[in-house]
Amino acid sequence: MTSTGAIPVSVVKQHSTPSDCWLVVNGKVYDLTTFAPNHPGGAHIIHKWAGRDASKTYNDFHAADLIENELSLQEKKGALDESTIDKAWLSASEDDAPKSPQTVSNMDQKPPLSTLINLHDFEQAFSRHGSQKAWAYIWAASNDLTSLHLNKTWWHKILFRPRIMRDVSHISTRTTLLGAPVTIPVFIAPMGIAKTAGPEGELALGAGAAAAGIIHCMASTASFSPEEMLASVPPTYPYFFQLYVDRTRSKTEDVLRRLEAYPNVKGIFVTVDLPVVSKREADERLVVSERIQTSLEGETLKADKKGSGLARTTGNFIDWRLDWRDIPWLRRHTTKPLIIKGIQSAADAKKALELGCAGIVVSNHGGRALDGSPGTVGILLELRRDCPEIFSRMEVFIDGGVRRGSDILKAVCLGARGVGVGRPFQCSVMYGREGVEHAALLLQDELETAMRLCGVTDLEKVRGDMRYLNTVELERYLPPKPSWTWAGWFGARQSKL
Ligand SMILES: Cc1cc2nc3c(=O)[nH]c(=O)nc-3n(C[C@H](O)[C@H](O)[C@H](O)COP(=O)(O)O)c2cc1C
Repeated sequence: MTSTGAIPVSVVKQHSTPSDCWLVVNGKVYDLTTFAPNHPGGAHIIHKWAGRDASKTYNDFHAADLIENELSLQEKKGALDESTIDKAWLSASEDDAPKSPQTVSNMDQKPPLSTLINLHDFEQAFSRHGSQKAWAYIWAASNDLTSLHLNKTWWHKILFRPRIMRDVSHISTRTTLLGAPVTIPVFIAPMGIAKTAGPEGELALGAGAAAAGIIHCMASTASFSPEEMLASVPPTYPYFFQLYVDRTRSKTEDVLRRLEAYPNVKGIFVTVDLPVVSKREADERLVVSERIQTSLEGETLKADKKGSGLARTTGNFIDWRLDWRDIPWLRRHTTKPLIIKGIQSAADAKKALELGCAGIVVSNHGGRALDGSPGTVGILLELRRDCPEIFSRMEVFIDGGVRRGSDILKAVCLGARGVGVGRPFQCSVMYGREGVEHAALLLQDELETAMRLCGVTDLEKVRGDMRYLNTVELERYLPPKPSWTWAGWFGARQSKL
């Protein structure tokens, strides 16, 4: 340490192993030994930079002050003594690994935004022009992709029953989500590290949502801090916040406390469908091959015997002990409405209502949680059948496979307050905030067209009006009514024995 208190590069270099891992980011020295195993992007990427300057790689994924907010005082070692920087340090800070083909994108050759005419086009453009690695992260779903597929195809199993000869010259798609006015009942579903999709990351999602009149739900694992994301919209513009409860509960309490200062944060969406990160094989295969390229000399690769398990380490910080008894604890730390994200049965929807939650999101994490869970619109239909009372007593949202304005109309006729849309918006970040706004406006145009063709003039007036729908085909996939279930049958039989 020099007389100024700054740390010379020679000292940083001494801490260059996974068990003693310092690195430099934007002129500051950090001890990441304890944090590395909990790093959502995997420990290997931090270990690769041990004893070196990691600013370039860090800034590709994260906002400048995220690391400052995340680490404790003891882990923040101080400023780097820049007078000690020499040629050897600078060349050690270059990314010496050969540029992996997985991380190369050709975003500058993407098709013009005006040629994208639906949400599928955004995903297709990203698959061709984003990096292989970012695309694998975005589209990946669990195991055999069953639920990913069901999310999409079950929307097609619901048909409309259009009414004709109605004056549809004036229509309204306006409504409110958790009291916040929106032009269409859509929010951008929370998605982690949006900087992987484009340099503006979540700031594009926030600003684009505000330009189009919809709401962005920021993720716990975002590239930016909540404060930076909130600055991307006008000060009173509504925002939602998605929460993963951290194993270190004080971290969760701290973020909830910080959000109290923002009246425009209209709800806390507590994600409950992912106590452990599932197997997302497209993602895992790339992580494995990248880890092989980036591993430190002498570090033994420890792929587990379950397939590889590396991507699953990304959710290490999520508290898998979370249960319904924690709702009062959350309540004590926030005054904002609580919305439970990841509801997949009528029984759990009722439980959320009983515990005073303001809303639920019917969601299976876009097919990224339990593979084999039903398509979400089927779950919404189950809720209509088995607990219709919840729709008037809390706000029911749905996400998973929503790609068309007509899907939004179906969701509202089933009783949903609004829908979340994920992957296409993450892909739209490749076009910055204009891309995000463009995607939202495409949905608005499709919704208006579907309403006119269906004879609906005011979305508010058809919420829960199933006369506009034919759900017969989807009903085949619903679980038996609670009055008769195998579980009940076994229960009754056992009590006789
Ligand atoms: C790239 C990506 C990252 C995600 N990250 C999160 C997250 O951090 N927290 C969360 O609650 N859900 C997360 N999700 C799930 C979404 O919020 C949402 O449930 C899902 O994407 C909806 O399905 P869709 O992509 O078919 O629209 C993520 C989804 C994707 C595609």
